[in-house]
Amino acid sequence: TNKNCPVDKKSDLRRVVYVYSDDLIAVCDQLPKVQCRARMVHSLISAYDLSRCMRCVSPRPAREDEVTLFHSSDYVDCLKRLSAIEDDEKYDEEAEEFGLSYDCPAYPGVFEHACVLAGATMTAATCLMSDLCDVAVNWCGGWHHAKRHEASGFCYFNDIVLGILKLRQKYERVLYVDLDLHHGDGVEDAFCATNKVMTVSFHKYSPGFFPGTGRLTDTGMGTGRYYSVNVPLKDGITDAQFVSVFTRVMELARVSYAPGVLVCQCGADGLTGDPMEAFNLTPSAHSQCLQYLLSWNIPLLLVGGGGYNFANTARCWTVLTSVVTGQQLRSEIPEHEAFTEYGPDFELELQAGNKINRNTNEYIEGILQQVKENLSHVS
Ligand SMILES: CN(c1ccc(C(=O)NO)cc1)S(=O)(=O)c1ccc(-c2ccccn2)s1
Ligand SMILES: [Zn+2]
Repeated sequence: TNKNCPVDKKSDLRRVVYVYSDDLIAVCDQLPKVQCRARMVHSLISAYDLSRCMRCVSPRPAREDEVTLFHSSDYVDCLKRLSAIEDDEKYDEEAEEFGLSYDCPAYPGVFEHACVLAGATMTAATCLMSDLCDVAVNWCGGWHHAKRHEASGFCYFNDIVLGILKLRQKYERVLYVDLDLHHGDGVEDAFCATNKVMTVSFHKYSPGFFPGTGRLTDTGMGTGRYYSVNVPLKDGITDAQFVSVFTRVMELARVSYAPGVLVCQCGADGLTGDPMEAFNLTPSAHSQCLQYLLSWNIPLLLVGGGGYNFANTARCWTVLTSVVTGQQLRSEIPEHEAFTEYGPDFELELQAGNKINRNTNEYIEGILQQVKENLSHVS
């Protein structure tokens, strides 16, 4: 609750729901590619005392009949079957068909874990719909690659699609925006043939770079044509350039689509220092993008996503949490259980990366022209 939550004058008090439970953190921390990240994120948010400015809501796992609102029962049944196998030595060719191998290994209990992660974003959506809050946050969500019929890119169930389907029970038009370094292909695929959900993805697009989709000319199909927007970027983009292309594209989307609710995936693998080593972004870029979205004053659902430098991901999502709660944060990382992870500077801010920027202004202007052309068809 917002008691004893000092709000800095410039921002009105925004009602924020923070979806959290020890079980949710424990489950998220067992995901093979982001082990122990969720605990770091939550403990930094707590160290800055931000939880006192939010209403903390404990999530419930998604039921199987809710998960099959998007995923096929064949895929769900296979994940459930493999999840119950204790010895993960047994090779299973059916697993291959459903993407359950390599990047998405089926480990014991993975089915229950995937239901918890999906349920957390659905819980956030439900809070938003019941007018309990203006912003709902689930940093353990954002698994944007999961497809109807298969796991992909470390994602088992697509919590974002399930959350959007929930929001669609109340809102006529949902606008999804994806800040992750990678194309939000699973969410785009789910809604590529409908105009009830507009998806906008900003991502690195380069030969051989995962998942390989998200071209500028991919705009959706049928009644969904022009309602999928892709902004393919190259290595080395800076904060200023990212914020500029983001605000210009999102303004075009807002004016043409006039959404009733916003869903934003805040993947942090585009930050400088991430093992993906692609963009030169700092949390300041995401913070400015979020402040722009908040200026729309429509309900907002925030979820996490990628981010493999865990200290930098925790820095980013803590900054974003402070933006929605209207708190100023001091630069010194507070003493807390993971303090040593924030060396050698122990500061909240990151220095921008200095990779060569392959995004010329001409390239960016060309993207904006094409996006403008595409969105001129959206009524
Ligand atoms: C499966 N891949 C994905 C999928 C999804 C993501 C992601 O973050 N999506 O948002 C990243 C990589 S992948 O083939 O590019 C990689 C697997 C492992 C990778 C890796 C591992 C360590 C350091 C750098 N890269 S990249
Ligand atoms: Zn990513």
